[in-house]
Amino acid sequence: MNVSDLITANQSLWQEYTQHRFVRQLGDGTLPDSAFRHYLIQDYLFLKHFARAYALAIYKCDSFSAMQRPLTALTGLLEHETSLHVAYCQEWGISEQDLENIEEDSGTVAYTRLVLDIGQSGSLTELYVALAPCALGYAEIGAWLPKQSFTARANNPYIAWIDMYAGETFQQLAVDETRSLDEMMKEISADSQQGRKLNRIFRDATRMEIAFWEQGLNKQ
Ligand SMILES: Cc1ncc(CN)c(N)n1
Repeated sequence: MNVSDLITANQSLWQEYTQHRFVRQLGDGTLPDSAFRHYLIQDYLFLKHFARAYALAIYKCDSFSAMQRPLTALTGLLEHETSLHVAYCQEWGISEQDLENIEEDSGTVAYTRLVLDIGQSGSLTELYVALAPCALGYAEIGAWLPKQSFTARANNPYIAWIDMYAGETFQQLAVDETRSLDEMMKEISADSQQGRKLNRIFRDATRMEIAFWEQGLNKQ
């Protein structure tokens, strides 16, 4: 099996995530300010726990060459996505100090601890599958939004966010992650017990991504 099989098996849920109302409103610039602020702040906490999960993936590797994959993803997350995120928060009047003092919302706790729990109790492949909807979904959103007729570049307060995920660095991280995961799953059959377990994990993480958008919308 491969990444494409996981997406195909969960197609409607995947579409609900990548084409969510929150995403569309980022595209046309109509997302309420309060929803975006809540999302941004919670996403800072999310990224911190995802960095821990990639570090856990390094720990679970048994060779230097295998460690290189999660290390590249972790470096991308720390040096690219998180630093852009902090700069972006500052543009929105949210300081690093504010970010350190926030309370985690329930959707943030649920998603991040689910992934860390899979990482602690499961295999490296299971952890990689739990991490996959994050990078792959946002890369798809970054590629999809600029092509939609409703997406506005002029006077859109969210255009820098879209550009970050549409940009080459993030797109390449998602390509690398797909390649690694395809390699890790190539001997696993989708209808084996292990294949079904991986599908369940992918599905749960995708559901958590939808809940993360909803968490933002609920703060309007
Ligand atoms: C909730 C969430 N999911 C995914 C991503 C993209 N790394 C993110 N920043 N935040």
